[in-house]
Amino acid sequence: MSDTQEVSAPYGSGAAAQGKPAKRVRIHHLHEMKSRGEHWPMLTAYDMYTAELFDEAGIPVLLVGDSASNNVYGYDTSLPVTVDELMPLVAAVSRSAKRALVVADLPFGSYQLSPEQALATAVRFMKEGRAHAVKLEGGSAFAPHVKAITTAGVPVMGHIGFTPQSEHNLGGYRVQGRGDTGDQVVADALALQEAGAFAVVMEMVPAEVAKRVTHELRVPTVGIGAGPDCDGQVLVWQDMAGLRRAKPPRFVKRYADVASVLLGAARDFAEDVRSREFPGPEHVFH
Ligand SMILES: Nc1nc(=O)c2c([nH]1)NC[C@@H]1CN(c3ccc(C(=O)N[C@@H](CCC(=O)O)C(=O)O)cc3)CN21
Ligand SMILES: CC(C)C(=O)C(=O)O
Ligand SMILES: [Mg+2]
Repeated sequence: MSDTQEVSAPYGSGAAAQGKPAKRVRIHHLHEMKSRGEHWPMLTAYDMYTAELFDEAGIPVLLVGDSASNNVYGYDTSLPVTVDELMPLVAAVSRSAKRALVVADLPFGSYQLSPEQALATAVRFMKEGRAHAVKLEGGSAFAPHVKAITTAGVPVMGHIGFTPQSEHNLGGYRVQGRGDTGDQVVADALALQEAGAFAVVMEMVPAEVAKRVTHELRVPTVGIGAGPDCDGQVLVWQDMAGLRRAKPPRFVKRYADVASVLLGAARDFAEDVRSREFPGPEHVFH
């Protein structure tokens, strides 16, 4: 099998179907896909079954996002979630994904204080959460933080453009890098690459700017609301699968209506219990 087939094969199907253990996706695979012009998907995951399913579907990178804050824990924004709340979710996803690279998102307050704090938090996610990489928000101002982590041997994914942890400083959920500020997005991306980042997420950036960054970087870009030219595309899974019923941001495409399926199942169960249809003879021990 050629190198090309090895990496292009649907993740989790080839090797696993032949009874061989799945081969872990590694950072160099992402870089090879960039050099071949192949685009790749990334999804968030926060628990065992979603990690197993997305792994089987061939998603090469799973992000345990700080978006767990408003998609798992019931907070209204990304800001309140803590390292201690995210750690068990990272550990669950890492135990469950056989093939995907698992990236732990560093939450607000867990890395901004200093490069030393950033490294200490990254080490916790690697040791206790068994993540394969970490992600943090911020441009050139956070290059020293990225550098400290990568120097210690921990891969870092950057995140620029609209960075939700800074929503109050950015004036809300707004596109970043329009007009003159486009050059700043490019400079931030280059600074992160120079500091050792293995990939850079761009969130809500004009497609033209994201395309420029993607061409200027050696490392892959991952877009969310950043147009079609990024090397990868990421979505929050509850948006992608329609579990979250609120009107999604414009950059979301809904591939299923999981909310309706679950609502229907719960209603059917409730009705069966009330009508004594459930449990039936086949569910009963004697
Ligand atoms: N479920 C979910 N999906 C996400 O994409 C997501 C999270 N949660 N939590 C963390 C951050 C927050 N993000 C967000 C949240 C809201 C908008 C939003 O409301 N966007 C509007 C307005 C854009 C504008 O005003 O220009 C949109 O229509 O895109 C965008 C990104 C992205 N992340
Ligand atoms: C939307 C992605 C990039 C993210 O940072 C998250 O889910 O927390
Ligand atoms: Mg995040």
